[in-house]
Amino acid sequence: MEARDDVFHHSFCSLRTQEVVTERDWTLDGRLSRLGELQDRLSDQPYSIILRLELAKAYKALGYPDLAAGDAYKALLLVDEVADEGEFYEEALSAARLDMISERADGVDTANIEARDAVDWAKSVCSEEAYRILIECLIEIGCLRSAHNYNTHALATFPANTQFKSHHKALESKVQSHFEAKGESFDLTDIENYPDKGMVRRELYSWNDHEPNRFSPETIKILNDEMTKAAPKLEVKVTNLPVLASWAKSSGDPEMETTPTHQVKQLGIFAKEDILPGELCLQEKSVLTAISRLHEFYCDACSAKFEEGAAVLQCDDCNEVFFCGEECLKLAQSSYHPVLCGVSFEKKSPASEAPDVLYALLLIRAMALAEVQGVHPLDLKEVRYIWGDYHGLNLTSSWRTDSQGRLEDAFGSVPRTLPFSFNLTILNPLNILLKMDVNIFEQSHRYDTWVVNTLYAKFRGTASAQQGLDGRPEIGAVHPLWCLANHSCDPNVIWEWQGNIKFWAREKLIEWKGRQPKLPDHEPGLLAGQELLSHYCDVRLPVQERREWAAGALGGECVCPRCVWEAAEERGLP
Ligand SMILES: C[S@@+](CC[C@H](N)C(=O)[O-])C[C@H]1O[C@@H](n2cnc3c(N)ncnc32)[C@H](O)[C@@H]1O
Repeated sequence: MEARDDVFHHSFCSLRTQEVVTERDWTLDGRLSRLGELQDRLSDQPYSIILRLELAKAYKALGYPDLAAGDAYKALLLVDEVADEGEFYEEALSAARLDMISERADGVDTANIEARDAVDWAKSVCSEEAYRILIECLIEIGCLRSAHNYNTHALATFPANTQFKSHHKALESKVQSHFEAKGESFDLTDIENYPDKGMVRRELYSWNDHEPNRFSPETIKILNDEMTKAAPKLEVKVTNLPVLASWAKSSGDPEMETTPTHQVKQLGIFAKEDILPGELCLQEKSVLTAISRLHEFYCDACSAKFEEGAAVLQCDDCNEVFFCGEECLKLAQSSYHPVLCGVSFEKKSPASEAPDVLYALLLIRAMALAEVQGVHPLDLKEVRYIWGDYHGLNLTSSWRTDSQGRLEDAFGSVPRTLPFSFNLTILNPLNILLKMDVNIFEQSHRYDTWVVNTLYAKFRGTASAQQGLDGRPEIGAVHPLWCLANHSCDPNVIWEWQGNIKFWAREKLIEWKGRQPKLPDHEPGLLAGQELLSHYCDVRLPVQERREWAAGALGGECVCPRCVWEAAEERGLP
């Protein structure tokens, strides 16, 4: 999308929608209900630039600059549609005429607004406002390279705009502080090296009505119907897990380090019957997979690595994806491939971004699954019930404004743990959707930025990845049953992922000196009722390294009995 350098002759009044703070706008509930009203209007006015701008402001006022950036960017896309006579020109132009009327108080009707007027209005007033919001939000998140690029466009188009001039200075000083803080030398003209990632709120959005009650009997039944097919001797149950302290030993008190204070309700996998040592107890196949490179060596559907000399099938239309057999080929054609057939997308990335790219590929697969099956991506069976690791805080107390109703920080003081990049959360998904022939304006309810964030939150909490020989992730997958297993550094199963993912009861338990001989976990195999415990890290490592490795997936420091005992032993405690 390119902004134009035209000079505008018409002088339009600024938008009426601009920041008019009312009593209602001060409260969280007031802002949420305002947002809800705007979201409800989207199905009737998907092409309205003003509605996108209002949505962006409503998200911003709630402390979601990431979601605001998504709608501000869509507003810019709509301006382009009107200005460049794009694919949605007719729809966007007629919406712009209506928008213009709603912004003017002189009672003109659409018939009296020339197309040229609407185009000029969109290109001037709307475009300037959309740039303003987008750039401010990107700066707040820390996507400084994207902010810089948009600010450069904005300054070229609106050279007199003082806000864009001051953003330019602010951006340079932020980039400077970024590199100085890291003790690195930098060159302000080297835009490609500007930081372009930040953290945003990882949240179960209050308007997300796709998230099930994961603990309800209905959910547990649905999960167990699936579990029975993959693992006849296992079942899903609600369990309590310790809330884990962050990896940093903030208290400095070694006694405190391993003492979880609270428990949290979560799901886990349990044996329904005794399972013998060495017995295969779960076998699960998923097509929510991603291959980031060497795709000719992996099955596009299940991600199994091809055996040397094995017969491999391919899609006869695009000849670009390969399958381990007829079953996977059919599964791909019936569940996701038709909308991706022939669609090319960039998979190359710097090593530091390789894991993020793998999540982005999972996102693309989820969008394709949703399109082919005609369901909302958050309702996919591979996605709906999985753990999102949302912050779980009550916004009534954690979301904060000052006495003037201004957010204490751009995120309303709510913690941020979800990585965000403009490219992977907004730009790339929208580009792929367009290539998939999805109408990104009419389908906002399915593919809005909050949906993308929710999918990423779920994938980051549950996806597994396999690395290539150089240590870079090569394939990723979400197995919705397998990922319900909790972690222990003294696991009772081993797992293997080669297309299908499998759990076997361990034949030999890990040897560690503190094991309690009388507990059921003393012997290999699982007794009926015992929790299946997987492992998220290499359990052969010493305690500190295990804890560091598992901390990301666990959300804190592991306090399994083995870790607690070994950490105490290291500190010389009895
Ligand atoms: C892949 S999920 C496991 C299934 C999850 N319990 C659920 O309800 O779907 C990983 C999350 O489970 C929790 N978890 C797993 N093992 C744990 C453990 N040993 N102690 C505390 N929390 C654990 C953590 O919150 C972690 O982020």
